[in-house]
Amino acid sequence: MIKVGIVGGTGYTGVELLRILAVHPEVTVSCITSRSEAGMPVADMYPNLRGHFDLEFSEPDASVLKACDLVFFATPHGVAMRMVPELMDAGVRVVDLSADFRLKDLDVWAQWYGMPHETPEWAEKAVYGLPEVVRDEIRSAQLVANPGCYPTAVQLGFLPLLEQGLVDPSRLIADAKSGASGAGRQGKIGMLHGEIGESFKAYGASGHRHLPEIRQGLTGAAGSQVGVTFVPHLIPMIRGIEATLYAELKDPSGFDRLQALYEERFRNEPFVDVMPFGSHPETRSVRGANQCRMALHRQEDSNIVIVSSVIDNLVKGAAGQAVQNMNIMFGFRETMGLEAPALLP
Ligand SMILES: NC(=O)C1=CN([C@@H]2O[C@H](COP(=O)(O)OP(=O)(O)OC[C@H]3O[C@@H](n4cnc5c(N)ncnc54)[C@H](OP(=O)(O)O)[C@@H]3O)[C@@H](O)[C@H]2O)C=CC1
Ligand SMILES: CC(=O)N[C@@H](CCC(=O)OP(=O)(O)O)C(=O)O
Repeated sequence: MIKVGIVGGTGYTGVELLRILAVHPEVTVSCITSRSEAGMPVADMYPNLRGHFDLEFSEPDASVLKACDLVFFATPHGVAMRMVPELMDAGVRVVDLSADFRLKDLDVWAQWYGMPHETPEWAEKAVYGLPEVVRDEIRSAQLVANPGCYPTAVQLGFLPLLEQGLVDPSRLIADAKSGASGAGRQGKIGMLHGEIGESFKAYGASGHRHLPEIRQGLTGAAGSQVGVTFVPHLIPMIRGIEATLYAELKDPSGFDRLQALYEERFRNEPFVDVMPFGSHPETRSVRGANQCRMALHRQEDSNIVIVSSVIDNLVKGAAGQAVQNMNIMFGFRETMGLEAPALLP
């Protein structure tokens, strides 16, 4: 049994962590922070957790967090980077759901996140926790940077093509759509039902902060600099991301082997499902599940590979992947607490 703390327990990813950890047999949650709701019983704010947690939200307090074996940060960017050094010195392990430790180039980080990075030494040591790529490094990591939601869906979908050098790496396209929970729980007019319902729009087309993260991951997979166009869209649903990915095959005669390549690449991955060629994975098939489902397509006489990749942004795109990382770090079965299939309808 390990003792776990959550900093930022009132946000969407924080409560998703609680939902998953409520039934995790190896975890006791000993501390859940919120500055605005300190003193409120967790189950009063989230009745779905009644009977599971007899805890109140508390102010973030390093002396309490230092008594944990692992702390999850489910906070806005810029918070974890300031609190992590003290926890690292105390030997606590951390999974950070924010972007503070995801990018290795800290000039790029500062450019996208609008502040200088304050703990470059930990940014360098952090492991970018996409288990399907760096499982062995995660096992021994003290600090894991949990990947972003869009970057998870996009990287998993492109990985086999880039690792095998089958496509032109300079002309990748990721056309991604997300539900509104991706923007978090803090009130914003643009996220009101009346604003996003019955509507659908692209945003960040000239550049989104996930672009450098996607570029970093895909460059690692390809072994050389990639060129990627990434455009996110906001769709009127709550959970889910669908990323439609496009890449140009260098040798179109290789098309027939791609399905087998994808199936083989993810054969031993418990949380990646390669569907039959030509399928259309739906976000509802992963809603609430720590799962990425994907399928390959080809249009007639085209040498463009199309991959459709879906995840739940709050689960494989955030809290579920964070628990998957925790399981790997502590030597628990990787699927522990994460076995539940998606909610339908
Ligand atoms: N939503 C999503 O789909 C995904 C989110 N993420 C990332 O995960 C992180 C959390 O996201 P999400 O749950 O959506 O965010 P929310 O805005 O819903 O919640 C943020 C939480 O952090 C706490 N918090 C805010 N400021 C501070 C601070 N200075 N110190 C300590 N606690 C603070 C808030 O509580 P209080 O203010 O009361 O302390 C709240 O509990 C973000 O970095 C986000 O980018 C990553 C992948 C997907
Ligand atoms: C729909 C929506 O607004 N999505 C968020 C991205 C999700 C997120 O939380 O970003 P991180 O993974 O970097 O933490 C956005 O575009 O800013």
